[in-house]
Parts: sequence; structure tokens; C-alpha cells
Amino acid sequence: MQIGLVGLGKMGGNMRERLRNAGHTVVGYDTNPERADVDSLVELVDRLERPRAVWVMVPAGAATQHVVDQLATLLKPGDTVIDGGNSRWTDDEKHAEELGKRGINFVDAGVSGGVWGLKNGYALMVGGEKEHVDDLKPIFDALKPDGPYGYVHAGKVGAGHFSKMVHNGIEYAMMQAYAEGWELLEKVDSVDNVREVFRSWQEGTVIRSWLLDLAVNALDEDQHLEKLRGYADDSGEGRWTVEAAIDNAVPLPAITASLFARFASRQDDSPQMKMIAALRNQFGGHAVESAKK
Ligand SMILES: NC(=O)c1ccc[n+]([C@@H]2O[C@H](COP(=O)([O-])OP(=O)(O)OC[C@H]3O[C@@H](n4cnc5c(N)ncnc54)[C@H](O)[C@@H]3O)[C@@H](O)[C@H]2O)c1
Ligand SMILES: O=C(O)[C@H](O)[C@@H](O)[C@H](O)[C@H](O)COP(=O)(O)O
Repeated sequence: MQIGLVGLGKMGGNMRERLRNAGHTVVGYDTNPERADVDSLVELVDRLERPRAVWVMVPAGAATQHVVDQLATLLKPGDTVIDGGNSRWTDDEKHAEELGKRGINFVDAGVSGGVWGLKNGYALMVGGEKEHVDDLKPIFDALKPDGPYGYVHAGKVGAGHFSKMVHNGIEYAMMQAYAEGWELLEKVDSVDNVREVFRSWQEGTVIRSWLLDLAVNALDEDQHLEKLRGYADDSGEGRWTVEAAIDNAVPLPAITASLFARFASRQDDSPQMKMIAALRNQFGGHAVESAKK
């Protein structure tokens, strides 16, 4: 099958290779000319036979919106846009509507697997109308892992990104749990080698997982993570998961705490703990520490 791929960074670049390895024809465009097969989105569209399929794999938000807007003017009725980035699921309905007015189909695909996807395959959570999704089956088959799982048509437009968002919420909480356990083990004198405890957990335990394997990889590279600063960014999906939990009155204490832990990691000092210290001092005369100069 032929497909256009917009965005050839860490994800799109490897996806192009996996698709080509499976015999598909991929025309790739990226604003970075060193990565691109063609010089413009116009050329990408011209190079594809109709009905065309164009997979968008650029940062969520403004960049994805920009590409969808451009494709809306370049594609023709019967063509399909797939958004494989980590877009907010509420953007999908907007995109489906904007493209649908012109007869262009829209499918959202939550993609998991990161830079390992080229070798292991990408887990795909897809949303959209059945006939649009079914037309893309050869592409999904090439990208997905080789085993029986790793692919789902989760529901209507938006369901793919909603499922991926929840997946990432779980990812936040799992990572936070491993991180907290690791810190406690490192703190006590009784445990000689925390890295080996983590390694031992990779077989037989209740908590073995791919994230645990990756934690062991990280500890093999830097046994006490001394080269890293304790700072963690976020790209939005954790926040959206918590927002959806509030909208639906579903309690998500673990995922919410793991999101807030990342926010805390960005502070050199804690303004709210200054208030706690001040109040303890006010009511109990408890000692306070001076601010660092
Ligand atoms: N990295 C991951 O582990 C991962 C996993 C799943 C999903 N995602 C999602 O996939 C998308 C891409 O992620 P990535 O890690 O490959 O990012 P990246 O920053 O490595 O690559 C993005 C690419 O998009 C290109 N680009 C930006 N704006 C463009 C435009 N208007 N037209 C054409 N190209 C444009 C950039 O030049 C860059 O090459 C994001 O939405 C991300 O959230 C990432
Ligand atoms: O399933 C995956 O492959 C990852 O979840 C992937 O989507 C990516 O690494 C996240 O975007 C990071 O998300 P944060 O920047 O929010 O941690």
C-alpha cells in the first residue's frame, strides 16, 4: 500500500523504515529537509495515488493543527488523514469535522512503543469509522507488534487517543511507583545493591514489566542515577487523564499524585512548604530553616 508520512522524527523516521521493510511505499515529508523524501506537503500529496492515506506524526497541538489545516486544502474526497501523534482526544472530533466537510476521512491512532517500535512494533489504539479503519489494515498490520495483541480498534473518532491517554496515565503511575521504591531502597543502609534488587525482580515477581526492564537498563548505565537531575517533564497526556477523571467523577489518586510529583520535581524550593513551615512555627513554635541565599 502507499502512504504519506508527515513528521520523520524519533517516531515517524522509524515508522517509515518499518513500513518500508514490510513492502509499503512511503512518501515522507518533514520541515527538516535532511529527513524528508519530498520538499513540500504539496509534493507529498502529488506523489500519492488516490484514494490517498496520509499519516501525521508531528508534535500534538499547534503543529498537528497546522498540518491538518494544510491537508484539508490539499487532499480530495475519499482520502484519509491519520493522526498518530499524542493529540488530545478532544482535538479529534474537531479534525474529523473540519476534514469531513470536505469529504476527507479522519482516523486517530494512539501509538505506543517509543524508539523501540522499529524493532518491537508499535502498539496501536485506533479510533474512527469501521470502513475507514479497515481500509488501513495493511498499514496497521505492518506497524503493530508481531504477536496477537498490540492493536485495537477502540471505537469511534477520539477513542484511539482517549485509550492512549489512559495508557499514559497508567505509565505515569507505574513509573512513579518504581521511582519511589527505588528511592526508599537507596536510602537505607541495610540494602547493599539496589540495582541488583531491581534486576532480581525481572523474573518471578508480581511487579516484573517492561518499565522495570528499562529501569534496570538505566541503572546499568548509571548505577545511582548520579548523572541525572531529579527533574521530569510532561507532554500533556497525564494532565488530560486527570481532567477526564474530574469530568467523569472517577477517582484517580495514583495517577494524579504521579502527575503532581513531576510538577514538584521542577521546583528548587517548595513555596507551599514555606507556608507549612511558617504555620507550624506560628502555632507550635516549631523550628524553621532559613531560605537558601
Ligand atoms: N517519542 C515517543 O516515545 C512517542 C511515542 C508515541 C507517540 N509520540 C508522539 O508522536 C509524535 C511525534 O513524536 P516524536 O517523538 O517523533 O517527535 P520528534 O520531535 O522527534 O519529531 C517530530 C518531527 O516532526 C517534524 N515537524 C514538526 N512540525 C512539522 C510540520 N508542520 N510539518 C512537517 N514536519 C513537522 C519535526 O521536524 C520533527 O522531525 C508526537 O505527537 C508525540 O507525542 C511520541
Ligand atoms: O507509550 C509510549 O510510547 C509513550 O508514552 C510515549 O507516548 C511518550 O514517550 C510519551 O509521550 C511521554 O509522555 P510524557 O512526556 O507526558 O512523559
